[in-house]
Amino acid sequence: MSLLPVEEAIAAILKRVPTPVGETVSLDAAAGRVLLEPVKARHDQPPFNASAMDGYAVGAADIMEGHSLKVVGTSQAGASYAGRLGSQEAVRIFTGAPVPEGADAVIMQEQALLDGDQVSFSIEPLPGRNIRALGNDFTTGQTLIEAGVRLTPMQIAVAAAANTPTLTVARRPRIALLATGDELALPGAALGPDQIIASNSFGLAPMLAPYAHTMTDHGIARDDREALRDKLSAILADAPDVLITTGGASVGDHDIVQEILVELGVTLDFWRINMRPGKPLMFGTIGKTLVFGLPGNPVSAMVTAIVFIKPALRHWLGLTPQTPWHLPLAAATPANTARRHFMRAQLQQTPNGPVALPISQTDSGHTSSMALADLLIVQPEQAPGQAAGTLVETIVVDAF
Ligand SMILES: Nc1nc2c(c(=O)[nH]1)N[C@H]1C(S)=C(S)[C@@H](COP(=O)(O)OP(=O)(O)OC[C@H]3O[C@@H](n4cnc5c(N)ncnc54)[C@H](O)[C@@H]3O)O[C@H]1N2
Ligand code: MOO
Repeated sequence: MSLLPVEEAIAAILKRVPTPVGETVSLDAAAGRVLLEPVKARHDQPPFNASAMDGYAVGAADIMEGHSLKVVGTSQAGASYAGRLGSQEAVRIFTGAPVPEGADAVIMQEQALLDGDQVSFSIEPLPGRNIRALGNDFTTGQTLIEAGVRLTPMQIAVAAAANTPTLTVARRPRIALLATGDELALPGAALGPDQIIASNSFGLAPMLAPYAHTMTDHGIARDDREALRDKLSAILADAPDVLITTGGASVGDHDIVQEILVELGVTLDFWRINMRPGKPLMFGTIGKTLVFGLPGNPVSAMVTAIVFIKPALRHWLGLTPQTPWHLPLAAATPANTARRHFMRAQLQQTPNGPVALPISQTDSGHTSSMALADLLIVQPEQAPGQAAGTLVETIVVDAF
């Protein structure tokens, strides 16, 4: 089987991703969710002309040097002055309170001198001074947050200000994870002579959980046909939206994951991508379940999850693809091979802005270098080496 180009693999996966389905959540459950229906204002904000300062509401035309105005009442937030301001009158007013009819400016109390019920001012205000006009923030029906964004705390606060108690967000997929391999032992185990600690699921679960309704780690399956079939068939019986396996994806005698998945009814869309690390990635579907078979090598598993699963999950939620960052290289890169290289790199801040420092380690089993990687430099197939300072395309590892 020839190696599939990365773009073709992504396109094949995206074709299998269902269209986003909405669900209603309350504001306190909306942070980090992807908005499916725009938030529109239900009222004008502010709903009345409001004072921006503590002071006196006046008619700007009434203010003349040496003259004073009579304070005829008070307007405070939640308890407005009911009457209309007459000529030569002022109303004591507080921040957020409705500006009484007849007033067109507010003078800060620091610029006022009160003497009994008379107040005089050290400035002559222009009309509109210190007044937040009705609807100046937003007006009824105005779109405040477009659909297709991942909601930030500030956006949720705006939705609340617009009197929207619930939001329509994208339903998230249920994701199941399974590690495979006879050699694997869980962290904390006393390692036998042929054993390796199973680390993949411990990175994949938190990487993908922010996209998931549930993220269920089904532990480790042995490289034994019957045991693996039982485990996979039990997981599939629950029809998760996404199943992710790691290990057993290559061509060795014990790499039986693909064979068992096909036996269980998975239709394979592709296997093996023209990339490094991550070549043996497989992808297929069974019913509504998307099945990703990631390579066992720890760097390959992480990189394929970043390059293929995260875009699939973004698409699932109705988000556009993540925008790559173009950053200058902090050091030269060597020439690439025929496979697209996702090169580990560190993000460094310099006085001239951020740069990408390539990590020279390319072994896909090398976990400690993975821990240093903030970025993956996308090095095209057959690309020549690049000099320091060259702008290169990068994927931010920890971005949503
Ligand atoms: N003859 C060939 N051999 C290999 C090829 C090939 O094309 N021809 N491809 C290589 C590439 S590229 C990769 S990547 C690996 C992937 O192999 P598998 O997906 O079958 O992975 P395993 O053999 O099960 O494991 C590889 C490696 O990773 C360790 N591992 C597995 N699972 C975990 C886990 N959950 N946590 C941590 N480490 C794990 C495992 O112990 C092995 O060391 O195949 C190459 N071989
Ligand atoms: O493609 Mo494998 O992921 O090089 O090690």
